[in-house]
Amino acid sequence: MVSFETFLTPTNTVQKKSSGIMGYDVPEGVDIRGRYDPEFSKILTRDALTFVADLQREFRNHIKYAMECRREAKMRYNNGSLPGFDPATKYIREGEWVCAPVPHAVADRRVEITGPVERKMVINALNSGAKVFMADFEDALSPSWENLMRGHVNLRDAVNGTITFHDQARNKVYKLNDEIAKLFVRPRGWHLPEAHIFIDGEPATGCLVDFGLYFFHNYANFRKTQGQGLGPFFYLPKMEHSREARIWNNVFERAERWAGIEKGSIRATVLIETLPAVFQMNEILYELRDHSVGLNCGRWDYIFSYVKTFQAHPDRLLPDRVQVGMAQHFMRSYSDLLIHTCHKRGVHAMGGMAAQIPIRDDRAANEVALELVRKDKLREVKAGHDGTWAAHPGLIPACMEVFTNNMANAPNQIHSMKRPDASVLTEEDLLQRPRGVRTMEGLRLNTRVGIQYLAAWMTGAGSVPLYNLMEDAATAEISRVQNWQWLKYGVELDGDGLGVKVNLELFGRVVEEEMARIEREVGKEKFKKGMYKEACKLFTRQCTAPVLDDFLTLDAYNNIVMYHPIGSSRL
Ligand SMILES: CC(=O)SCCNC(=O)CCNC(=O)[C@H](O)C(C)(C)COP(=O)(O)OP(=O)(O)OC[C@H]1O[C@@H](n2cnc3c(N)ncnc32)[C@H](O)[C@@H]1OP(=O)(O)O
Ligand SMILES: O=CC(=O)O
Ligand SMILES: [Mg+2]
Repeated sequence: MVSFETFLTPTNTVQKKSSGIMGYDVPEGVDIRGRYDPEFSKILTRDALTFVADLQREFRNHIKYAMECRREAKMRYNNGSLPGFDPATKYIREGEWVCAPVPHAVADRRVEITGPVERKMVINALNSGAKVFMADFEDALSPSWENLMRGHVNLRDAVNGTITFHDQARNKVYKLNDEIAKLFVRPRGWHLPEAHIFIDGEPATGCLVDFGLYFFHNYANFRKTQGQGLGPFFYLPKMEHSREARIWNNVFERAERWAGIEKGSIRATVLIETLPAVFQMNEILYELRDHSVGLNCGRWDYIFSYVKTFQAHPDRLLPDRVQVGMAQHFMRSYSDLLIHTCHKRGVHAMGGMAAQIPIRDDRAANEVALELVRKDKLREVKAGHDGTWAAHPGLIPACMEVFTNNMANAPNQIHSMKRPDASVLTEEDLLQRPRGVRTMEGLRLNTRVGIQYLAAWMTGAGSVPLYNLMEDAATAEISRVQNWQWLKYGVELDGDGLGVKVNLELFGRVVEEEMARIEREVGKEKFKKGMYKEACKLFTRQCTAPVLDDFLTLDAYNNIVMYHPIGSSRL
C-alpha cells in the first residue's frame, strides 16, 4: 500500500469566500482532500458521500481480506505452485444452474466501444453506432482528481441526456443523437485507493468511490432512459477470485436495498483478465448470478497477469509482446472456455480489444490495420463470442459487419454456440507456455512504449495512440513486466541472431537510446515540457526492482495525488 503520509504537502490554492475557506459539505468521518470546485460539489454532496462512506465501512474488511488472499496466492505461485481449478468448488462447476435472464436492453452487444470518461469522448462514444459504450474509470483513465470528478459530471449529464461540449478551436458543438449506445461503467480495480477521499482516517477504496458516486446520482434516470427498468450496468475489472465477486454482489445488493429497487436490477460483466480468474469463471458467475450479464476476455491484462503470476518461474518467459496474440494456445483456450462457461450459464461471452486503431495518414497501412481487426473479430464471432470491443469509432463499421454477417440475424449466440468441445480444456491448456522468440527490438519497443505511456498517464491521459496502436494501462503493464522478467532472468535475445543477454548494462544503454529516439520523435519542445524524464525514472526503477511491483499504476499514482489543505472539507 502506498504511504500517503508522504504526500501531505498542500499543493492547491485555498479558495476563499466571505465566510472563510470554501469546501465540501461532508458527513462525519469523511475528509475530501481534492481541489474544491462548485461543479464537483454537486457530485460530492453530503448524501452521496454518506452513501459512499456506508459502502466503505461495510466492505473495507472484506476488501482487506481479499487483498491479503491475493498476497497469499502470490506467495504460493512464487514458491512453485501453479494456479488451477479449486477442488472445493467442483460442485459449482458441475452443477446445473443459470444466471438471471439477460436484460432486454442489452441482449444485443455486438460491438461495444470503450473509452475514458472525458466529455467529448463520452458524447462521441454514445453517438458512435456501437451497441454499448463502456465508460472507463480504469485502464483508459489516469485517475487524477480532476479526471475522476469531471468524469462523474460527464456521466451524470450523459444519463440526464443533457451533455454537450463546445470545441472552441473548431467551433463545433457536440450533443447526443436520438439513438445512443447503452452505458456500462467500469470502476477501478479493488487494489487502487482514492487518496483524495479519506473515510475514518483512511483513503477510500477507489472502486467504491467510482461505483458509489455513479450509482447514487444516476440509478433512477438510467433505469428510465437506458435500462428499460433495469440497471445501472457495470464492467468489473481485474478480479482474481470469486470471493472478490462476492463482495461486488454484496455491494450491489446493499445499493439496491438503499435505493429501494428490486434485487437483480444492477447488472455487471466481469472481465476475465487475470490468470487465476480463468479457473474461477463458473464460481464468479455463480456469486453474481442474480447480477451477471456475462464475462469478457480482457486479453491485455490477462497477458500481464500471466507474467505476474509466473514471476518466479523462469521456465515460462514470454516472447516479444507482439507475438503473444490470441493464436497462442493458452490464449485461445481461455477464450474458448470463457464462451463455453458463459453460454452454459445463459449469459454473454464478450470478446476483447484488438489494439489496432485507424491510421489517418497512410491508406495502405490503414487497410492492413483494418484487416487485422476484421480477422480478429472473425475469429471471435466464429468461436462463439456474442460481441466485441472497439477502441475507436472508426473501427465500429468493420467490427459490426463481421459480427452481423456471422450471427444469423440473432442478437447474440448464447443459445446457439454452446461449445461443448471446450469443456475438455485442461489446466495444461490454460497454462501452456507461449511460443515465440525474444528480440532486441522487443526490448526497445517495450521501453519506448512504457516510458511514453507513463509520461502521458502522469499528465492526465490514460489511453494514447503510440506507433499506430492503442496503449492503455493494461498494454503498458505488459511492457513493464516483460522487461522486468527478461532482466531478472538475464534472458538471451534469441530471435534476431544477435544472441545478446539482457542485463542492467544493456538495459541502461537501451533506455538512453530510446529516450533520445523519443525526443526526436516528439520534438524537443514537447519532450522538455512533458514528463518524459520522470516517466523514464519510474519505468526504469520498476523494470529493475528486485521484487516485481504488483501494479504500475499504484506506484505512478503517487505522482498525480494533489492534496487540498487538510481539514478544509467542512463548510
Ligand atoms: C485493455 C483495455 O482495457 S481496452 C479498453 C480501454 N482502452 C480504451 O478505451 C481506449 C479508447 N480509445 C482511445 O482512447 C483513443 O481512440 C486512442 C487514444 C486510442 C486514439 O486516440 P486519437 O488518436 O486521439 O483518436 P483520433 O484523433 O483518431 O480521434 C478521432 C475522433 O474519434 C474520437 N474517438 C477516438 N477514440 C474514441 C473512443 N474510444 N470513444 C469515443 N470517441 C473516440 C475522438 O474524440 C475524435 O473525435 P473528433 O473528431 O470529434 O474530435
Ligand atoms: O481490460 C481489458 C484488457 O484487455 O485488459
Ligand atoms: Mg484490463
